[in-house]
Amino acid sequence: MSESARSVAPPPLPTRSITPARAKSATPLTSGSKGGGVSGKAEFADILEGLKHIYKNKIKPMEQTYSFEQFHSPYLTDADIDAKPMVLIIGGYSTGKSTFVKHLLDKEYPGLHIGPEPTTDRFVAVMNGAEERIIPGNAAAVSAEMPFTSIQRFGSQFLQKFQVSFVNSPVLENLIIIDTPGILSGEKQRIGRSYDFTSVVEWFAGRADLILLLFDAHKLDISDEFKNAINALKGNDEKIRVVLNKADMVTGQQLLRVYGALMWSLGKILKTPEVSRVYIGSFWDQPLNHADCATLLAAEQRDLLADLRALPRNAIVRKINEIVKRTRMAKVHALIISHLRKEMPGFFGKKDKQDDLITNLEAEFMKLERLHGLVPGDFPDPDRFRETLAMFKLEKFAKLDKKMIDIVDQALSVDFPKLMQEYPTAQPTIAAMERNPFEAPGAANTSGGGDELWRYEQISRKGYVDQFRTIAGVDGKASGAACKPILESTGVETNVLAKVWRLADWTKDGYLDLDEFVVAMHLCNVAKKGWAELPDVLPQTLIPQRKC
Ligand SMILES: Nc1ncnc2c1ncn2[C@@H]1O[C@H](COP(=O)(O)OP(=O)(O)OP(=O)(O)O)[C@@H](O)[C@H]1O
Repeated sequence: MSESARSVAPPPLPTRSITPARAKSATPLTSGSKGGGVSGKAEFADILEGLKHIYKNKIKPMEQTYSFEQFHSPYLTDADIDAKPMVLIIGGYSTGKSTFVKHLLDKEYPGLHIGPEPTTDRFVAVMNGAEERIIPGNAAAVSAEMPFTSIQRFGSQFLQKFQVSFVNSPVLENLIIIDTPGILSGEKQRIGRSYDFTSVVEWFAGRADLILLLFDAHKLDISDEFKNAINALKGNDEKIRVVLNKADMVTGQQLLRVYGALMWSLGKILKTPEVSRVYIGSFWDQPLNHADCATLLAAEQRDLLADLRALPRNAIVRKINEIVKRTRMAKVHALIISHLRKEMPGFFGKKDKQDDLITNLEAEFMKLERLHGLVPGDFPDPDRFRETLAMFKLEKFAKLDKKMIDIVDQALSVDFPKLMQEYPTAQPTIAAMERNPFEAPGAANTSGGGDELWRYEQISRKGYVDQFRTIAGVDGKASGAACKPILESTGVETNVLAKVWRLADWTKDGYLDLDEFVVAMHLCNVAKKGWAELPDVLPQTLIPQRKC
């Protein structure tokens, strides 16, 4: 282990020795999935219908006009939007992925292989079904009932290595679990796979609600191939959780070192300022090998299961966020495409101009950014975009359809925020609204800090708390990257959002804790509804008393 690995703060480990025997946990997820408030589909049916309607009528026409599919990702189907939350499990071979799935379900899924050598050679979508059966990849990919139609783009070689396994399990009532082939080291990974493994991982990661990266504490090995796979998760950082599995195969002292080494390596690969949550455990139904960390492992297992249990409840917010994110990208895409078309000459020198535009793509992006006030994060990677662009004749692209863009803007600023407000747990933010539906709360005095608009206790926090849970890290804080999609989905303009962030991050640490997040959402609501001008300085009364 390297020196720097040792400097990483370890997790607290109990020093007392605890009884090694561990009862086989009975269906770990179901106890909570019934009573723990996991919401069923019916509750959200209207929101999903609304989402489909907006996408089909307002967003998809723009995507089709500007060939979004060829540059980014396939059009969404109803099944994509309806899909249950997905948990993607990735890791080196024999890190215990399939055993982990078996442990969650408390039973085997059809086609499950567990063994010390590389066993699972395919991507398996484990779904709920009355009868246990396997649907091969080719059949699954043409079924409009399942969210896998766009997976056909990876070709028949891949489809032969994909299957859907149906198993009757209450855990799967609100989840789809994706078990994956273990990542091999060196040539075996590159030559052994007849399809583009990294792109497939990227596809699943984009659709997943949670990505579990499994490591073996007993045999920590992060190969270059594994690093490549982790790189394919870029843009999905907030979904990643790390599982340090088989933690009982080493002593508490060794575990400390392994944990340090893992954090050190991950810090170099993930390159995000915030550390992903790491769950340390032994996810199978055997007694612990070394029991000196039994309390820690039990607590970690509880936390991970709670995280999984919360998924269906939070999935709807995530779904809206994902589609808002996609819509913003599709709009930027439309502006790029129509701009390139406009730059092309009418008659002569088409080829030279096309080459010139493609070579200087970054400069064209900058022009558009300034012209339309766009956010750099919504632009595609220029190198990948260039590659695809070379397959087209720019003069054949569609012209800018202003009306179409206006419709999309309306979806972003009105329709999506409205859907967010229909989220069942969201409450009207200010109780006073109920008094006079025509008067903005605190309308008589919006800046003095003495009225209810600027009082923390007047904010109805419930809906915001649920949203915060979907993005908060283990330290109870959410990064700017994690908050961005939710704040954007309020429909508040970017320059106002910048002000919201400045006001709400009153600790100035670049993160929002729950109270700061509640205030940020409240300020967005105030701005959106036009109840008042946002103040330049946060009124002291918007900071909860206990923190003053
Ligand atoms: N928590 C655990 N502690 C100790 N050994 C375990 C644990 N979980 C699984 N194993 C063992 O590790 C080996 C690999 O397990 P499994 O096949 O589930 O891993 P995998 O990651 O799915 O492998 P592959 O990548 O080959 O599909 C098996 O021998 C299994 O019994």
